[in-house]
Order: sequence, then structure tokens, then C-alpha cells
Amino acid sequence: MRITVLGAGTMGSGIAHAAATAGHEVALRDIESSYVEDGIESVDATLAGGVERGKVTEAERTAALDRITGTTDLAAAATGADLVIEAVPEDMDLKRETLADAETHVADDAVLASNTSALSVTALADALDHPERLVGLHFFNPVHLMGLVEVVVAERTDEATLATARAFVDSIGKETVEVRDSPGFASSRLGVALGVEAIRMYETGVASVADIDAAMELGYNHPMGPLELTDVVGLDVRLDILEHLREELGERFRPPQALKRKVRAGKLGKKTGEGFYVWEDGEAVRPADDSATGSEGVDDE
Ligand SMILES: NC(=O)c1ccc[n+]([C@@H]2O[C@H](COP(=O)([O-])OP(=O)(O)OC[C@H]3O[C@@H](n4cnc5c(N)ncnc54)[C@H](O)[C@@H]3O)[C@@H](O)[C@H]2O)c1
Repeated sequence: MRITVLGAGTMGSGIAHAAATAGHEVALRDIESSYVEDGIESVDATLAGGVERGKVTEAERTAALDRITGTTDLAAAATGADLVIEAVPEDMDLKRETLADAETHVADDAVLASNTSALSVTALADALDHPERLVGLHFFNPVHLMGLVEVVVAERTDEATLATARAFVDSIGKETVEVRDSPGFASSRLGVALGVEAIRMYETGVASVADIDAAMELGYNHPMGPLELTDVVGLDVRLDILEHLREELGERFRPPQALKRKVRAGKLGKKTGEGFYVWEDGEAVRPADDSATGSEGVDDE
């Protein structure tokens, strides 16, 4: 297939890597040539890591890179595409505009996809002349390590579009789950539900940060506890998602005070060095001082 990826950031470069490694021709488009170069460098760094670990040969690395063409020209990127995947920032207007522009350059049977984490795919499709050709393809970060893609079926997504989306995900060796377009899809809604309850337990002193996480790691075989995962995702990102889900789905997603307080203090998790844990060299080394015993107060708005 010929795949166009719009946006060469974290997710766009990961999607380009996955598609090129699977043998697809990829056009990778961003708005500045330096961003395109950074995206291709990031693909190369991932491939080089694979070579080091003996998972990828030098020949496969070169072949995959050769299949990626970087550009800032939307017409050049989208013309002739079988599938266009947008991975531009999470902004409804920007995504609608990007998808509508791309649609003007593709053939009638081309499929468009959005990698949105939380926006309504149905609302994105409204910007298109042919809304039935849009589907959500929600990849997970880092794309090359994560085996799942959530396929988000919007109100008007048709069967032909779904068949192309499923075939593409299958071709890159990942599994799909299919979700009707609804707030938080399946993965964010479930992940956030567990995380928010863990934060409420911590702030009402039910158990320590370490013990709450150990309960899920050892009791349920989760690779990481819900509080550590909140640190990895980013407390600010989780707060945004919670506010969106509260608006759409109700009070059970009300953000806890402890989360708001940490975000206000700039304690955003792994990326700032402190959240529920203190982070050093990419590792959670100990619970943050104010996280050791819980009892931050009640969830009082
Ligand atoms: N980062 C994650 O963990 C993650 C996981 C799943 C989904 N997502 C979603 O993927 C999307 C992209 O996220 P990201 O983390 O890769 O962001 P990012 O900021 O790393 O990359 C976005 C890129 O899009 C570029 N861009 C902006 N306008 C553009 C345009 N009109 N055409 C082409 N490129 C344009 C930017 O210059 C930037 O390089 C968002 O919708 C996000 O919610 C992110």
C-alpha cells in the first residue's frame, strides 16, 4: 500500500516506521523540513536500536528507510495514497482542516484515518466531502513496541473503509480492537477509570502509593501500577482526559484534588522528574515525599 502520514512527531514517525518496516511505501509530511528530518532521524534511531538488539538486519534498516519519503508538500505527500493517517496535534480545528485538505488530493477510493486520542471521529468526518471514508486508528506509544491499534468506527464510517483499516493494521503485525466512536474510546476510558480510583484511594489514605501499585502489579499481573502509569502518561495529560470524560460521561470522572494540586505545582510525572514518584534517569526511584502516606485531603472540588 502507499501510506501517507501527516505529522512527523512522536506518533507520526512511529507510524511511518511501522508501515515502512512492513514493506509499505510511506510519504511523511510535516510543516517544516526540520520536523520532517527529525521524524526520519527518529525512525532511523528506532531501526538502529533494532539492529543493535539483533532484531533488524542492516539491509532491512536501509530498505525501510528507503521506503520513506519526507516532504513538506501536502499535494506531493497525499497524491496516489491508499491510506492517509493524520497524526497532527490534538486540536479539533487543525485536524478537520488537515483532513479536508488531504481529501482534495486523494483518489475516490482512498481511506483517511485519524490517530486522535480522544476527539470525536464523527465530528472530524463532518469536515469531509466523503465522511464515510474516515476511521479512527488509535496507535499506542511507542508504536514499534505496542501490539494494539484501536479502530474507532464513526457514525458514517463504511465497510470498505473498515476493511482497508483492518487490512493495514494486520499487515503491520498488530492486533485491532473495534470501538464505536465514544468518549475515551475503550482504552483511555478504562485506563483512566483505574487511574482515577487509585488517586482517590491515595488521597483518602487507603494505602500508600507503593502499595496501591503493588496491588495491581502483583495481584493482577499489570506490568505497572496505575499511579506509576499516570506518571508515565503525564499528570497534565490525564487531567485533560478526565475533564473531557467528566463533561461527556459524568461525575464519576471528576478529577481528584490531589491530581489537580500536583499539576498546579508542575509535578507532571516522569517528564518533569516528579509526580506520584520521584524519577531519575527514566526510572521511578521512590514515592514522592508528599505521596508516601497519602492523606492529601478529600476530593472536594
Ligand atoms: N504521544 C502519545 O502518546 C499519543 C498516543 C496516541 C495518540 N496520540 C495522538 O497522536 C497525535 C499526535 O501526537 P504526537 O504526540 O505525535 O504529537 P507531536 O507534537 O509529537 O507531533 C505532531 C506533529 O504534527 C506536526 N503538524 C502540525 N500541523 C501539521 C499539519 N498541518 N500537517 C502535518 N504536520 C503537522 C507538528 O509540526 C508536529 O511535528 C495527537 O492527536 C495525539 O493525541 C498521541
